[in-house]
Amino acid sequence: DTVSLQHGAHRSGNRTDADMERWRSHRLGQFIHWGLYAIPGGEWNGKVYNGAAEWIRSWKEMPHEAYDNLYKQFNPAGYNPQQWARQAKDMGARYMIITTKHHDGFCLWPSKYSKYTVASTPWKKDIIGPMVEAYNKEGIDVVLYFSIIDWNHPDWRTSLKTKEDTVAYGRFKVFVKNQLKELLTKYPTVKGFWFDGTWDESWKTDGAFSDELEQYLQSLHPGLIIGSRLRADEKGARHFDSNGRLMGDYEQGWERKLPEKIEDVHHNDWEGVMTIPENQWGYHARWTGHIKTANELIEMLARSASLGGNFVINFGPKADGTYRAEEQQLAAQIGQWMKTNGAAIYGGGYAGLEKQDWGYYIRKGNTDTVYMVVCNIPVSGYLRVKIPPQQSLQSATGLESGQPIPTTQTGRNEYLLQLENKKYDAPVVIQLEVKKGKERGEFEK
Ligand SMILES: C[C@@H]1N[C@@H](c2cn(-c3ccccc3)nn2)[C@H](O)[C@@H]1O
Repeated sequence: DTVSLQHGAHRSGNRTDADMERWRSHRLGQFIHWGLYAIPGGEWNGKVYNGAAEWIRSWKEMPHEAYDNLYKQFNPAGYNPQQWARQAKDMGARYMIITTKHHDGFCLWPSKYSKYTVASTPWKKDIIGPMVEAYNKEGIDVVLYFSIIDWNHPDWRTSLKTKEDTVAYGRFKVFVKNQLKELLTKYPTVKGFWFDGTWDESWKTDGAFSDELEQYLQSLHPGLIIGSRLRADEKGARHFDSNGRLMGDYEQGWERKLPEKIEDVHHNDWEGVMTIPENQWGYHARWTGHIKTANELIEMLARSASLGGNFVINFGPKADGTYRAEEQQLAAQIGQWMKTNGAAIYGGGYAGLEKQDWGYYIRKGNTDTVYMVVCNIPVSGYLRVKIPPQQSLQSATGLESGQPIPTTQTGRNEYLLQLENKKYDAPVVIQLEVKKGKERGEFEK
């Protein structure tokens, strides 16, 4: 039995409008975390911070005053948004999410509602505007990351304990609304907001405001795409309301983790965001632990598309506005694979076939075309394919080679595809045509 909610989900099922169809077809995005935290880059006073670099202000070795004065050093001589956009284009990213303001409250745009912005730095100029323009010019959509948490603002509260807290936080909510309207007014081509920092009591207990804010933003900018992390319902439930229904336009909880099977995402739209090291979003001079390879990131991208979600890879530019070599190399390697195999990813979604060990099925929209992204090359040399009853396999072709894949039928709806015996240094894609209905396929006896 459901509870009656004023501020729970207002829609069940996925959005079907053109803006959402476009977002859904992107499949590969680029996240950029850039801000004052890139200046220390995870180190301070000769000590290394082993938390996430963009959280260094919360480190006991970093005096708040020292961090808050870093803005006096922000002067990224190497900042070249056209180069950034070119690199993203070459990687095959279709959208980009940029941190306009992270938890530290520093604004990368000259907001008239705050002094803590690029306008107060030696750089002086707007960072966001030229970036949006450069990315749009490359045909890449832009989504604005905005942190509700704002450690710099005197009226921000983690929880509301006193009357004074409530009055201050009321002023803070007006400030948030003003900044968001300002961002939509200054950058009208943006396609969405990516909200973060919404887990504190102060926000969680004010479901009405988060609901009104979402509706206000949609009224200013119809079609805006906002994930499930913004809202809370009136009982404090987040992402899914107290009736288990998804709030927002897509499930936005997949941060540094991905779903395993379709039941994990219930056929909802969703997006996974991923760091290249274990847990660094902003620039950290010393990456430690496992650094993901291009093939690992490509497999995560294929897994995401196969489960009907988008996959966003994070980059953390240096304080001078240039990218570290590892990130440049990964972007190029992924782009190389996407140039040949992007057809299997863009516009791809859940295929409805039984997953096999060799990798992932991705269906091209609602067509009969199903791609196989083979990540695990079988020692046997054979790839097992099971087609649902009432459907039949019409053809199997190597996407890059364009050559037919030798295929034998081994059961009612089972086939073995023979993989060419060679060295594979990246996932390989096979294109299947799978017909619904009983038309007999060429492989069927
Ligand atoms: C997208 C990523 N979200 C931010 C984050 C996530 N978290 C967090 C906070 C509490 C529990 C789990 C994760 N803290 N900060 C990271 O700083 C980065 O911006």
